[in-house]
Amino acid sequence: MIDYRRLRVALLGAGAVGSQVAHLLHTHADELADRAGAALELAGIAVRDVDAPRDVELPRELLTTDAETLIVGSDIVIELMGGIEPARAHIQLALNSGADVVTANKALLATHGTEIFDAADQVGASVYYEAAVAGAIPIIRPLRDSLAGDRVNRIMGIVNGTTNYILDRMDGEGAEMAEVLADAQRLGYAEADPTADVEGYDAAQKAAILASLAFHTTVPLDAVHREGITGITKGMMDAARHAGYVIKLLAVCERLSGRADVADGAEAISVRVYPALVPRDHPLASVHGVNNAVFVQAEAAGDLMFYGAGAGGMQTASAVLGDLVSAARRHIAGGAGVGESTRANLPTVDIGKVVTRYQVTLEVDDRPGVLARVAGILSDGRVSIATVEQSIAEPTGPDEAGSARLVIGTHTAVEQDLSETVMRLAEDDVVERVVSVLRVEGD
Ligand SMILES: NC(=O)C1=CN([C@@H]2O[C@H](COP(=O)(O)OP(=O)(O)OC[C@H]3O[C@@H](n4cnc5c(N)ncnc54)[C@H](O)[C@@H]3O)[C@@H](O)[C@H]2O)C=CC1
Ligand SMILES: N[C@@H](CC=O)C(=O)O
Ligand code: NA
Repeated sequence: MIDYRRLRVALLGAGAVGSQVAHLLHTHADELADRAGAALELAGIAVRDVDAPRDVELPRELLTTDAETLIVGSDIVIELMGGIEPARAHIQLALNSGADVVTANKALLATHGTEIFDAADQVGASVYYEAAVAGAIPIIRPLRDSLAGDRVNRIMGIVNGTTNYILDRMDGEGAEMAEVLADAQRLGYAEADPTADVEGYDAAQKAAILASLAFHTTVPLDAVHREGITGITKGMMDAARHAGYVIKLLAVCERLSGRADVADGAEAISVRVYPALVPRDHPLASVHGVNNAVFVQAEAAGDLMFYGAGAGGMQTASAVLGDLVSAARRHIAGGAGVGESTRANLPTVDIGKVVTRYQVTLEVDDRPGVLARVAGILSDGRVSIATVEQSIAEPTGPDEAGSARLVIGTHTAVEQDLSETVMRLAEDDVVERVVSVLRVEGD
């Protein structure tokens, strides 16, 4: 048995992820010590209530409500409380007292990342956050280290497990969103406030982190366009299936160059999160349940795909423990940590300037000339039609005019042109209702 140097590890939070970290740290203590080159001693676990009932049994003597004292005496602090405060203050205290930090807190990093990374730089410490994006999937380290010599041009991914789980069950079983969300919460996938998942905030935070790493640029959260899945109905899922698509919540991070709205030779980026139609034969369409997948297109490497569990206590704990081993190795080796690379400082373009394909579904009067009228409005708005499918609804009474449903697939169009055109369609007499407007990605 090697007599390793002991490193004191503080764990803040013992929920879905924290309790699994404590469990695995205990179960695999010897192996982890061999890999880290140090014995990782769990010095304490900060909780809100030491007497609260827990799914995973934790050593009672390690539980404390005094997070500050625990932090100050530790070499490595693992923050798994979530939320902004007191997580932010605890991480600052940890860095100021010479500890390295491991966190899964994307909400905090996407909003206060610069402040935290600067604080780490000042004291020569490191912040590790593999678990913050796409749970168990290694994606932070590949972007930060493995692809540091390449130029990433595009990332497209499913980065929220809860919404993928919900959409997949709506698609596969025709389930309702509310009932499936309750299951995602019970299984430990959802955020403490699941609005973060279903309204796309969690995916937007992850997109900001991914884009910052990929494009060596600090991407503030308010530069990320965000739409959630609460507007997605069973009818939209059925229509998507009928048309050969599935609806997925996507995060898209793009490098843009050679554009009229960006100065000559300069580059910009677009970072956005929205539900989109994905062709059923696209690999992202086969990402089921709580799994995530991230496609990375890099100039030299070409196309790379990262796939696996995007949420879940045990799965996410794997990424946290990987970071813990890295932090321990660095702590033993000494020297300053490697800071974030943000010098490229690329500007972000507004969603209105993004170019993509769309599917617009309309209910229109079923009478001669309507199709030509709709086509004219689209053409005037610089939106070019790729496909049109028409289905006729039976009149509801003898005096009622029938109505028709038009499903229009567009060629690539500028978002602003498309949205202004949809507004014009909505106001036109022949259009009874705009049923849905969805972007199409991945074909
Ligand atoms: N659950 C998952 O699948 C994943 C979660 N994450 C992130 O990991 C972090 C933890 O997530 P979960 O374990 O799911 O959350 P959770 O809500 O199950 O656990 C958080 C725990 O921290 C405790 N806590 C909160 N504030 C505290 C305070 N002031 N003092 C002491 N304890 C406090 C809570 O009582 C709770 O037990 C979050 O930042 C989350 O976004 C990241 C990837 C996946
Ligand atoms: N709530 C998140 C947890 C992991 O980041 C998700 O569902 O993806
Ligand atoms: Na990850």
